[in-house]
Amino acid sequence: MSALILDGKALALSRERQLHMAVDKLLAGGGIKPVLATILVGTDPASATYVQMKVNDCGRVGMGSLRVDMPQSTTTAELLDVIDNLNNDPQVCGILLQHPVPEQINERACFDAIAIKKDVDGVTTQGFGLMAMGEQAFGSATPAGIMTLLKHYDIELSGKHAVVVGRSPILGKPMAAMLLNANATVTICHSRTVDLAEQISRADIVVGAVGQPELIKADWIKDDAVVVDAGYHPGGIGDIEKTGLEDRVAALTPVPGGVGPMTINALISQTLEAAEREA
Ligand SMILES: Nc1nc2c(c(=O)[nH]1)N[C@@H](CN(C=O)c1ccc(C(=O)N[C@@H](CCC(=O)O)C(=O)O)cc1)CN2
Repeated sequence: MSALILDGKALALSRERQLHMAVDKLLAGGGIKPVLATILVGTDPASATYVQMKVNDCGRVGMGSLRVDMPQSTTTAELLDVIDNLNNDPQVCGILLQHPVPEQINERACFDAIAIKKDVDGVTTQGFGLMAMGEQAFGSATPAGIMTLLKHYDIELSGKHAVVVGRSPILGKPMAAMLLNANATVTICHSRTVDLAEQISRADIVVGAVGQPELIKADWIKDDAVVVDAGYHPGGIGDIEKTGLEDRVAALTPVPGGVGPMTINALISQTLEAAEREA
């Protein structure tokens, strides 16, 4: 058996074309141009690359972007001030604060300062709570992108046992809530789970969201499982070791070209939705 490859790159590309048409329709109907404000604090090269990818994506679908780049020495108060200005800017539909921020900044306070209607990256506590309760809110971009990918490939979630490895506020926790809302039975594991191999061996769906290169070993994963890797490490390595998996699992996301492109696509798509609500 050869695994179904969950091709996030191809899906994101085809959804970009649909997004461009939707943006044109919104503008033709007199709606406001969707504008995403991006905030990058500091000099981390990977973060700078991801922000540039988001800005490029906005351009490709006919949306606007407003870039705010702040120095490494930025304080929480300075960042809160910028967020407040963007919250009150009627031209800005969505706000993205790139994670991680330098350690002197209270990241949670800054995420939570983003107005809920502009939280298109799904990072606020309020947005998380609403989403977890099954209420309307923008989902955190990476898990929202994963859900879109799984839906596109008709991956059955209801009644399946999903094991999410990772418990971060913007990835593991919202991923678990979204899978639970889709009627999966969810186990959350993390770097201190003592019987990780055993937990994973029971999973129908494995989500690697722990941020450690190949922490999850291929031989822990059962035949016919669905394997979703949300890790990106240098050299095209994810959180899940892939050796031999392609021949025995049901489906698998590649790294690169799987979850990453769907993360940005979810952010862009939610920015359009925010603009449509303003229309
Ligand atoms: N505020 C946020 N910060 C961060 C998020 C997020 O969703 N919101 N996610 C990650 C990083 N990230 C987006 O910000 C991201 C990472 C990777 C990719 C991606 O498309 N990767 C490509 C490979 C790219 C390369 O060649 O370097 C792939 O997997 O195919 C997109 C977005 C942390 N911060």
